[in-house]
Amino acid sequence: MPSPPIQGPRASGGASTTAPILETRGLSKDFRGFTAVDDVNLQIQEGHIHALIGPNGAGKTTVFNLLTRFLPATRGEILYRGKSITRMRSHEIARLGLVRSFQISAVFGQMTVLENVLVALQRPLGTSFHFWKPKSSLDSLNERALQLLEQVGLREDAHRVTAGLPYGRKRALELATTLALEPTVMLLDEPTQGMGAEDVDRVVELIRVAAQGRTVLMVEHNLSVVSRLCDRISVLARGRVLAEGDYASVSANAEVREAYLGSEVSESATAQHEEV
Ligand SMILES: Nc1ncnc2c1ncn2[C@@H]1O[C@H](COP(=O)(O)OP(=O)(O)OP(=O)(O)O)[C@@H](O)[C@H]1O
Repeated sequence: MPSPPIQGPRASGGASTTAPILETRGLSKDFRGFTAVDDVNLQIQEGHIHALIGPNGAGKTTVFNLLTRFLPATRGEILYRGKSITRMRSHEIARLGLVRSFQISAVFGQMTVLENVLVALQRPLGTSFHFWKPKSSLDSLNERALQLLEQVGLREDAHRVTAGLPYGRKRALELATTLALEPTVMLLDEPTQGMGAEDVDRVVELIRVAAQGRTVLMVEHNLSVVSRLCDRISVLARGRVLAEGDYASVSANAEVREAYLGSEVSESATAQHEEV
């Protein structure tokens, strides 16, 4: 298959020999006898943007649910900085810095954009949204919230009611509320899903900025996004890891082409990539 021209995603894109920040060993999930995730061994290097791709039903979302303990694993281990987190609770995992982006439904529609970020900012402190806090503490939270909105290009929308935002901006807000938790490893579930080309480009840039100094694991169907952003890619098919590597090696893999809608990988990614 013709490989699209590869732009090195980031300076850290080369092979790394350091211990992974996040690792799975033999990770498996059975649903009433059906094995949705089957002996998955992932190694996510610190500082990388790592993509999990694969056809529909490959097990990507289930892997995310296992990593964040939304679901218990049937077999296998999950290690964060070399220590098992397999049996930890979701909130304990989040406290370690392994944070999944909030789904859009988790953004409070009737609140302003700024208020949503303020709520998120108070979560790591284990407090709720107290309006009666000392003014100095609220001022510093406000300042931080505005910085985060600036970072995702929503500064001008700070006082708008969230429900009225266009879709792409809601996703940007979701990113800001995730960043508010100061994640070490950020798990992004299809960050460009349902977006037009303009919003996609914007979100790619946002992720690039947000990923500085962090590790990102993302499920993403848009192969142009993957090729532009990701240092390493794991391809899942029928619950198993089929291939792993950078975009060039993965997209040249015959098994990947066959399992992962070969024509889509070769034609669509090439076409989209040429637009970059
Ligand atoms: N709670 C569940 N109970 C039973 N089967 C499930 C459950 N969750 C997922 N599955 C099955 O596990 C398989 C993997 O699903 P999963 O949603 O993880 O795939 P995916 O790669 O994220 O797919 P998509 O790209 O379509 O979102 C599918 O066959 C799905 O039907």
